[in-house]
Parts: sequence; C-alpha cells; structure tokens
Amino acid sequence: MNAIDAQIASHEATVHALKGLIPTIAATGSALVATLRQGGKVLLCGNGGSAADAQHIAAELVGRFVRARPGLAAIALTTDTSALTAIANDFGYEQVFARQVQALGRSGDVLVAISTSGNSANVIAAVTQAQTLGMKVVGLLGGDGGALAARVDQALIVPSRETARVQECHILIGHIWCQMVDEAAVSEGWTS
Ligand SMILES: O=C(CO)[C@@H](O)[C@H](O)[C@H](O)[C@H](O)COP(=O)(O)O
Ligand SMILES: [Zn+2]
Repeated sequence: MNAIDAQIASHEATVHALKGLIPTIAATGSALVATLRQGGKVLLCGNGGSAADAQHIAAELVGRFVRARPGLAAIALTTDTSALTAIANDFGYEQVFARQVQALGRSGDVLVAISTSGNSANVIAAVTQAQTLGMKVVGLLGGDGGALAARVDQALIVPSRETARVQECHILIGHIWCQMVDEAAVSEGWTS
C-alpha cells in the first residue's frame, strides 16, 4: 500500500472506531449545550495541533458553524501571545492555561482539555484549576487517555496511537458538537 492509501485507510479505521464513542459524544455535546444555554462559557486549551483545534472550535461557537444563531461564549486559551509569554516567563510554561482558567473561568463554565497523549503538564494544570473553580471538564484525548483520562469529568479517548489520526477525530467531534449547539440554538430560539 502506498503512503496515500495507507493514510486514508488508517484515517477511515479510526473514524469507524469512533462509533463506539457515540454515547459519550452525545453526552459531552449536551453538556456544552447546557452550559451555553444558561449563559456559561466554554474555555478550550491544548498544545500544537490541539491549540489549533481549540481555536477552530471556539471560532465556530463565537462566529458561526452552519445555522444562523447568536454568537456564543467560547474562548481558546491559546491565542493571546502577550498573556501566554508573560505567564510562561513569570510562572512557567506549565501555568499558561491554568492561570487563564483562574482569571476567566467561573463555576458553571466548561473547560475542553485537548491532548492526544493525555499527558501534557500544562493541560493537566488547567484541568486541576478548572475543577477547583467548580467548572466541568471535558477531555478530548487519544491513545490510552494518559494521566488526564482519570482526571477529567467526561473523557473522549480516540482509540489510536497516531497523533494525526487522533487530531482528525478531535476536530470531527468538535464539528459534531457545533452542530448540536446549532440545532439547540435554532430550535429553542436562543437570543444571546
Ligand atoms: O500536531 C502535532 C503533531 O501532529 C504536534 O504539534 C503536537 O500537537 C505537539 O507535539 C503537542 O505538543 C502534543 O501534545 P499532546 O497532544 O500530547 O498534549
Ligand atoms: Zn470547522
């Protein structure tokens, strides 16, 4: 099998395996919908490709996904280079997300913690801080879920050891969540 066929086959196999996660995808999507319905915020964090996923999902909630509805409260904790560099410089890289969670998060908000390994120290620190504040934490994870699997409130563990495959499934799940939010916002007539 050539490289292209192999990548497509591996992608398809991982997406197929997501069918085992459908109940958890539905439950986590419902948690996001409930938070946004009651005026809470969704905070998202992750490193590298997962930082891009955090921004992508936040943009579709604040801007739009498909349906016409109000902009919704979502913040990617990966975008403010002044905050990121100051926190890393003054407190250490491990604190870059936790400090922002402490500053911005409130009880009733949700943190989406994205990590393909489940072992990034700065994401673990953010989860600990969020739970201290009474926030709910959803983990978008991969492999065996790593250290985060047992720490988050709801874990979505994509069953693959390939980082790229895990990331591809994470953004698919993010899009499913956005569709669930769109449907709730339109059918319930959300005005803000
Ligand atoms: O996107 C990729 C590889 O596909 C990388 O940038 C990757 O996201 C980085 O190595 C991250 O630091 C990995 O962190 P994590 O997913 O294990 O938490
Ligand atoms: Zn998208």
